[in-house]
Amino acid sequence: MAQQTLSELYDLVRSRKENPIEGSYTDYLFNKGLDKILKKVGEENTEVIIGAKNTNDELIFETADYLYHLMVLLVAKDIPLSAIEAELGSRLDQQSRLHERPNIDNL
Ligand SMILES: N=c1c2ncn([C@@H]3O[C@H](COP(=O)(O)OP(=O)(O)OP(=O)(O)O)[C@@H](O)[C@H]3O)c2ncn1[C@@H]1O[C@H](COP(=O)(O)O)[C@@H](O)[C@H]1O
Repeated sequence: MAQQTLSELYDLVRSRKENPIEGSYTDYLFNKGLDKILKKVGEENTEVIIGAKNTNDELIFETADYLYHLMVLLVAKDIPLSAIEAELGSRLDQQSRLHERPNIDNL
């Protein structure tokens, strides 16, 4: 079965914005505009919560929908996925510093 990373999905969504394809749902969302994209992000977010209350399969399905719509939002706002990765990375750095033990040899 094919696998698609978030980065590959993001790139494909961005390519739809740059080279629209007739009949593409992503293209339809970009044409509808930011408010429509935000509405979908809100709806899909709620569906993740409902899915989590039901089955893991439903949670996986709804999470994929939600992440897809988040990628559309990031592309619509011209935010590269690397900006999110950098933000996550800075939190990782912060956490690592918090949990760093002082080296007693240097005391
Ligand atoms: N990952 C997705 C993806 N997840 C969900 N969806 C679409 O999101 C829609 C969500 O369904 P809903 O019932 O909530 O919405 P709807 O009633 O169809 O539409 P609205 O009127 O509410 O906008 C469905 O039409 C799904 O096909 C997606 N559409 C595209 N992708 C990926 O996006 C990339 C580009 O695909 P195209 O958009 O087909 O070019 C490819 O990698 C696709 O796999």
